[in-house]
Amino acid sequence: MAMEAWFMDDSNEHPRLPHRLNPKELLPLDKLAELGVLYWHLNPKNYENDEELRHIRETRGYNYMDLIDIRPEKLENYEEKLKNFYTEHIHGDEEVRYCLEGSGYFDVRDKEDRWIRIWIKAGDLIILPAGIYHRFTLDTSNYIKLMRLFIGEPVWTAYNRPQEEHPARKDYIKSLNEEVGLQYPLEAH
Ligand SMILES: CSCCC(=O)C(=O)O
Ligand SMILES: [Fe+2]
Repeated sequence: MAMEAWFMDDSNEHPRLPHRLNPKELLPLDKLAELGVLYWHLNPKNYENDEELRHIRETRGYNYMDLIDIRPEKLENYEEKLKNFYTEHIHGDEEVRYCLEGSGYFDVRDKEDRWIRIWIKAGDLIILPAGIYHRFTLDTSNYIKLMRLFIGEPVWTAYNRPQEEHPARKDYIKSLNEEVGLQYPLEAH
């Protein structure tokens, strides 16, 4: 099953519920590519010997790897970490996550600043570009095991919104404008 993504409603309650704006409407995944969000589906049972994963890591330079188990018994400062994950932020580098077990939601902002909710399940590998506003929450399964990949020494620093002057944010906006040949943020008329 391909990863699902949809526009979110504007309720701030119960983040772990799906919050689909239009219950039957999924976002075509090429809309995510336009935002610089990349995606692969791999076999999560084979992550230790997966040629495709090895190829992705090699071609993109992901020499760092660790696993993170998001459940209260396994993650130190669970509540605080989850609170920070769900606070809208950017990073100076890509965020690369491969779901090995469980599931969860990565929310990203589109070009019009709407939330897109991306449902990650076992086998989904996702790359969020540096500078994209995003957040993460568990879903009602309340559990996810993720592989984190990084180029070189990992930096997990989150810069909470607003970050319009952050170099990664500026580069990201520039990359969006180059791709679509439009000015963003769109000028108000
Ligand atoms: C634990 S991965 C998802 C949370 C996130 O956005 C982050 O780690 O920066
Ligand atoms: Fe993040």
